Amino acid sequence: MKIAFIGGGNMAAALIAGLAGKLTEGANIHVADPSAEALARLHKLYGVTTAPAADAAVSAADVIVLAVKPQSMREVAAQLLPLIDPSRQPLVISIAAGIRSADLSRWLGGYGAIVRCMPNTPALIGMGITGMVAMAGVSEAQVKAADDILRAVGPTVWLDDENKIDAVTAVSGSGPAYVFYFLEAMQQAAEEMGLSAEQGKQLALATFTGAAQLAQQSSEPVSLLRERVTSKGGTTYAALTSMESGGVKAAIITAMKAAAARGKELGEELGSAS
Ligand SMILES: NC(=O)C1=CN([C@@H]2O[C@H](COP(=O)(O)OP(=O)(O)OC[C@H]3O[C@@H](n4cnc5c(N)ncnc54)[C@H](O)[C@@H]3O)[C@@H](O)[C@H]2O)C=CC1
Ligand SMILES: O=C(O)[C@@H]1CCC=N1
Repeated sequence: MKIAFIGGGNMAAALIAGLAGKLTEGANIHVADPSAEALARLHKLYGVTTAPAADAAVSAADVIVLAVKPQSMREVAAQLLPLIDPSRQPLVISIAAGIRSADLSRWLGGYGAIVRCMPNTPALIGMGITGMVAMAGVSEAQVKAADDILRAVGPTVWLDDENKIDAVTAVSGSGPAYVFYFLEAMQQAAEEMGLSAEQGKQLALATFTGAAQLAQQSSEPVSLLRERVTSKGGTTYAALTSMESGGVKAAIITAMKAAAARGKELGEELGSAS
């Protein structure tokens, strides 16, 4: 399978890390990006072929992954339009937040073989998760190809309705940043209470990984796992009471809804003009 990436930034690098040498050889992956630095790094790490802009190698690809910022998608679609041979029907995978398949299809002259995905950066270590949805014009073989590509970096969750992808973006697409934010806070608190930076990092990270694994392996709801840590009148109780009175849970829910709303707004902003 020949895969071309348009955009070789953070998320493309994470996907290529999972794909190269597993699903396909690095040499079967082509990356177009104006950044010479990004291209040199990807070539050195994975042996991908590169070009500063979409070219004939993109035309020859079976799958074209659009991994540029949402604001660049329309311009990239215009660059891509003359390079897509409709008789070959390459699969187009978009990972851009917000951009609706119908708008991308229109920018690509009514092209129908489009799968819209929302991966996340833990893909870099094969621990990503991706929400995805296929347009009606995508063949069964292409659905499988898209699934194979994204599953190279973690599980996939197929959606029955494209509107739900904004919720996926808010949960797992942006989610790693919330985890890092929580870790930053835990590490800062550890240092303020006298632990070294290294100790704080080690303790916070192992706690996060251990708790996530426990929740993953347990058949019980996370609320019950939380209660088991929380002795009445004990230390955890003191912390959670402080979090509740500080509105932490409500703030997280509000924040995630803001992420989903921004995804929807991006789609409307960037897709509304014809
Ligand atoms: N970073 C993340 O955690 C996630 C990002 N996404 C989506 O992935 C897309 C890319 O995001 P990042 O990788 O974070 O951004 P990034 O800024 O790291 O990468 C974008 C790349 O596109 C290149 N580019 C710009 N114009 C181009 C053109 N005309 N042709 C070819 N390449 C061009 C840039 O030089 C840059 O290397 C976005 O649409 C974002 O919504 C989706 C899921 C998670
Ligand atoms: O922040 C963003 O817009 C992108 C989409 C999900 C993660 N990063």
